[in-house]
Amino acid sequence: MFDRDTEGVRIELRSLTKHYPGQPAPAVDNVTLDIPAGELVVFVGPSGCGKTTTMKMINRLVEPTSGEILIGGQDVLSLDPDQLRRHIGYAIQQVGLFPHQTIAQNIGLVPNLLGWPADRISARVDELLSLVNLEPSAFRDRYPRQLSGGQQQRVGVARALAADPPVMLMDEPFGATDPITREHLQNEFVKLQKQLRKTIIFVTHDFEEAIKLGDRIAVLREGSHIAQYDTPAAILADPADEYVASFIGQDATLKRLALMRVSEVSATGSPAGSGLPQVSADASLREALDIMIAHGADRCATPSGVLTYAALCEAVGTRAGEQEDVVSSER
Ligand SMILES: Nc1ncnc2c1ncn2[C@@H]1O[C@H](COP(=O)(O)OP(=O)(O)OP(=O)(O)O)[C@@H](O)[C@H]1O
Repeated sequence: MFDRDTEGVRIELRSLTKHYPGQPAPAVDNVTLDIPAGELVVFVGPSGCGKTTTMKMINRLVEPTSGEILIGGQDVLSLDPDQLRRHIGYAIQQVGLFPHQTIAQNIGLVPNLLGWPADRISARVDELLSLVNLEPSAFRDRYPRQLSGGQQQRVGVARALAADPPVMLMDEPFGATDPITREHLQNEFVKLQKQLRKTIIFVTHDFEEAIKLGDRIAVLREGSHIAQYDTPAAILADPADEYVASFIGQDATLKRLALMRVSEVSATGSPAGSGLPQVSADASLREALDIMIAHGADRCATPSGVLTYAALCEAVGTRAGEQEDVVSSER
């Protein structure tokens, strides 16, 4: 199957439609989308717009009414659905861990089905537990009820990764956690994906999450119609229409600041002996702004010089007269 390459493969949806019997309109209506190999694409849109249905057609938990799905050039609808699902990682909000199996057994589910020898499964379980920051010796023999919600979600992600699939489908996998745990899981996941370069489709209601995780975002309307499909930076800078703009909300400038690194903006002069607050080169401009505000300074020191508030505004295309808006919406 398409898993000879454990790094991501391209996914193509062609005129994909799902019309549930008895429903007046299709849940997914003629959707065409190209997802490049190794990218994380986020589906974001209101409740009921068809995000989950679109995703579940890819691993055939839902059978399409019409259209085509290609993974790595292979027609998914010609494959055996059970076989197919063993080669696609799937993580969902409800986690779905088996309560009477240990964490190790839960993570080893798909490798076991694939007939891996026990010692290979055991080594893989320990590797994955470490990858999601759970100490193997402390967690492998516990049962799901003995873990916090956030720890269970990490196990859910580890299980989805177990057989090293090239494709992962993730439906609000961090949805059931509190905001702090959620942010932590998101940060870890961003780091993990930088290493793994799987092709991932990630469903969320949360536009902030989409910006943080997505290489690209597909903003969906009713029927999974694509309102805009682009990088987070491009969508924030130039939303296609009012609908997309309403998702972004009022603070597009702050969100764009969060996407840009201090190293991307030219610093001037030498900060030596200036007593200015310090920021690292890989900090975001949003973090740099927070530090300036916290210190009551309109500039800060970076490893390559002095970063001014004016330079920061220029980087996101805010004119000098609009600078107040950036600061006041921060408060
Ligand atoms: N099994 C089903 N039978 C009939 N209609 C369904 C079925 N599953 C979903 N639907 C309908 O299809 C539409 C799309 O549902 P879907 O779950 O794909 O949306 P969603 O965007 O993922 O929503 P949410 O964000 O609330 O999970 C909805 O109107 C829903 O009621």
